[in-house]
Amino acid sequence: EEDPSSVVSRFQQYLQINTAQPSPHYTQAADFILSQAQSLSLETQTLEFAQGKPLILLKWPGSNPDLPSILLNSHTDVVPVEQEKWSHHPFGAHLDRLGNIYARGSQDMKCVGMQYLEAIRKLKASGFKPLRSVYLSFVPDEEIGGHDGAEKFADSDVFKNLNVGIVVDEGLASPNENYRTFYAERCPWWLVIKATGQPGHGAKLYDNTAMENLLKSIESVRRFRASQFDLVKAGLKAEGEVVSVNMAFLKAGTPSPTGFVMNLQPSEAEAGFDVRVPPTADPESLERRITEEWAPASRNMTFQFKQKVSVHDNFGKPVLTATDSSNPWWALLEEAVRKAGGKLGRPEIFPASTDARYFRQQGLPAIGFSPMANTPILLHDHNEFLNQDEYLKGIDIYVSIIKAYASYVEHTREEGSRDEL
Ligand SMILES: CSCC[C@H](NC=O)C(=O)O
Ligand SMILES: [Zn+2]
Ligand SMILES: [Zn+2]
Repeated sequence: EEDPSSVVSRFQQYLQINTAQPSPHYTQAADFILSQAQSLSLETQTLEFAQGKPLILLKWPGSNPDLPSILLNSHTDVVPVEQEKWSHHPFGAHLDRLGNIYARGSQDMKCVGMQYLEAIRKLKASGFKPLRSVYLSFVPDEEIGGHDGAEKFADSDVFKNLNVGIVVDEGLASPNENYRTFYAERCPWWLVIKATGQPGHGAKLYDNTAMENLLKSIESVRRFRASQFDLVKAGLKAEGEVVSVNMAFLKAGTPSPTGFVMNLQPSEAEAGFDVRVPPTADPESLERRITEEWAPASRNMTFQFKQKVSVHDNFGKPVLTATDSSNPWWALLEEAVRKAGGKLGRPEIFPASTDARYFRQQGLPAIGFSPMANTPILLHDHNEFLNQDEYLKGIDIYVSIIKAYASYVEHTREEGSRDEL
């Protein structure tokens, strides 16, 4: 058994590479991952779907190359930090007396990328030989939508030739003892609504001003938001099962050297909303709500989507991964986690977005999972940290998952028919 401090120190090295958007040090991260891969004798490939944004693809070849392969995905970029609000340097990877490792990316999701590699290190040391090929992808730009990373990768011929059967990607930390798993995610609809109206003197009361028109919409949005939030508060729905709406910006007024002109009612006003739609929701009814209540032309309003991810995949099905017996990978993962001593909660819909959607869009099953139990959810927050014991435990969880996945042989049904994966 290797000294755990060397395992933790490799995690710290990865965390110390500043890959924060909007100018991630991708080359440094790529060099680090490639050096890890070399020490593990994995096959390596560097793909560049966009200049300066390397995607590192590693392969542990299986003994039966005809079987669908396993893809373990992680993103190399992290979100920016407000450095002065951190108690430790966000790229210092400081290990405190409690064993907590502080760094941006410690939860989201450099932990997972390194845990995959460490799990393979352990499996190799134990003499394990995979039947199916195991691929690891380290992708850029997830935090800004993945368009130059996972999206192009999932669309590529390189990807098709990998013959992937199952994708594992990120999940969320769990404040209790149960790990969380995700079978789907909400679709981002980034909505901008714009009102126009009569300009005029700030002292006059009259109808159809841009501000009034916009405020009526905002009131309607807020009522809807409250109705959805109430379902969560009452325990009737999980966070990922309702539509969330949050205002991202408000833009109106006539600028002046000292701020805004105060006695002029502007002729235009705009608001932006981050809307998240569960794949199980009815998109038409939400679209109707937008055209009839949030941005009705009758109130001089228009709207535009800055981003609108479809709730359907390339085959017209809701973008979600089956958690029943039709998907053997799900039960395999659950069993593997339990065998390694982990407990699992009920599968959930991821409230935000991950790269997993690009793989699900191709019709592939993808499971979101980041093995962090008893851990506060600190992704995108100040003082993001992960405890070293939790990190080390997670490696053993992946040892168990990779072993189960890489040796999985589809069982022959009693009728004698073979299930297509
Ligand atoms: C829609 S692309 C943005 C992706 C981002 N992912 C993680 O936070 C998110 O806001 O969910
Ligand atoms: Zn992430
Ligand atoms: Zn993130």
